[in-house]
Amino acid sequence: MVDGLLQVEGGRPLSGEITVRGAKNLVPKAMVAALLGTTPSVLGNVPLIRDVEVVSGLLTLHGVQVDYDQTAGILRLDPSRVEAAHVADIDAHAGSSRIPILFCGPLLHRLGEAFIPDLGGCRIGDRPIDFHLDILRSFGAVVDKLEAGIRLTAPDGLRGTVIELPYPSVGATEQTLLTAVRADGRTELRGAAVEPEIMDLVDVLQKMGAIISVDTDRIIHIEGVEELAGYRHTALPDRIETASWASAALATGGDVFVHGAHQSHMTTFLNIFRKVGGAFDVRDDGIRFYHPGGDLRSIVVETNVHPGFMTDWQQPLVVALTQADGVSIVHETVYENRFGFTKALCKMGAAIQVYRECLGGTACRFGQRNFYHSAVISGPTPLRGADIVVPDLRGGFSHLIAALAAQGTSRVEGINLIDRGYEHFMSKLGSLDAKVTRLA
Ligand SMILES: CC(=O)N[C@H]1[C@@H](OP(=O)(O)OP(=O)(O)OC[C@H]2O[C@@H](n3ccc(=O)[nH]c3=O)[C@H](O)[C@@H]2O)O[C@H](CO)[C@@H](O)[C@@H]1O
Ligand SMILES: C=C(OP(=O)(O)O)C(=O)O
Repeated sequence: MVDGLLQVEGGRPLSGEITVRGAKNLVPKAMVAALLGTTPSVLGNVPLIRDVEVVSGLLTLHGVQVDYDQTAGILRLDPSRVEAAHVADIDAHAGSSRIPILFCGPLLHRLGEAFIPDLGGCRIGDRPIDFHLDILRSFGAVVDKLEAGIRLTAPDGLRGTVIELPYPSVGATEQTLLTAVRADGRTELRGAAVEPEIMDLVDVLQKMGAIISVDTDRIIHIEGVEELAGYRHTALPDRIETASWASAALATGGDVFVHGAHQSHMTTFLNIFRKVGGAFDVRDDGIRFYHPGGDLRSIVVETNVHPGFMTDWQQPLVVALTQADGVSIVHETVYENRFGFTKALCKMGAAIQVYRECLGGTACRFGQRNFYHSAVISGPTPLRGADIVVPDLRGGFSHLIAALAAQGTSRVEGINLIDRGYEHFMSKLGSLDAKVTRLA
């Protein structure tokens, strides 16, 4: 059995207020950046999620003193003892998150070597690390692939370089930034990802003393510097969690105010939310998302890199689309295998077919490669409670939404996977008037 079993009495609108704190896709990376400083860093708006715990564990192993005030959301990271640390048990962190790969540059700069255990993260495709390794080699690192991970050294130090990414990968862009800021000389990165979380990481690094310019057309220039200091920063809010609660409000016919949500990071989501028939009010302290009554409308949407519709927004929205009138199409162009979660929705009464073809307009890199990466959702179909198993983080949250929207009782197994990206989701569900009971 996968950890965590939840019983959900569905068919009730989610209604009330919750707070969203810092982004899962920024906070752990800002924590890694602290390794580059000679003085302590302080990060605010830090949520209590598993990826923060995993990275805290890894940093502690590397000699960083980590103090986390969970209630205030303040994390203090003191890297002054990294050189003296004796690293053991790093394998214990294998398979828990994707963040360890981002330790490469900072550890090479500080220690001249790094060992990175096998990565975790959601299984939504192959998730290769070829871009990361090519980037590190281009800076001058020597990479040895071992059975339990990779070992890196930099016998001649790390030197600025020119990198052209074959695809605007978020992680590869962050790898470049975290390595280039202290490399010798200038680095030019072409084809960079420009997600808001990356821009927030650029802000963090600039506060530390880095020289980074983000130019038009996905080009980033970095001038390496000799030394970086610690930073003080408040993490940007989690736009994926925000969109997830928004979709939950829509799918259940509810009304949820998300404190802390920012409009500017969510423009594309808000446009789609409105087209589907959802309503929202933007306030200085957050965004209210609600179902205004009437029928939801079907839609054609394609996931893409920023500023496109984010791939991590897709799964919760699909649940709302099962309640929309007509045929919706979702074309997933970022990951090749991200519709596994739809099987459970079909078991609950949804009518969703997945296709290998690129449906919805544009051809993507998966079109000729036999991946089921387009979904056709016919609605509206009533959902009924069922016993379902969470496959991954976002798919898992979409299962939870489906159980909340469905008539009857569902048992959702494996909900601990959801802790990786949704802070206090059980108590948030309670404050939104959901009837959920943890059975194990
Ligand atoms: C911790 C974190 O921030 N995770 C996010 C990050 O993942 P992550 O940084 O892993 O995602 P990438 O942007 O790197 O991946 C995008 C695509 O590039 C491919 N690729 C990537 C690296 C590589 O070396 N080779 C390669 O082929 C991937 O398989 C995928 O098809 O961005 C994704 C896209 O917004 C989000 O869904 C994830 O939530
Ligand atoms: C795919 C995701 O995360 P990760 O890259 O950490 O697996 C996600 O947050 O949905």
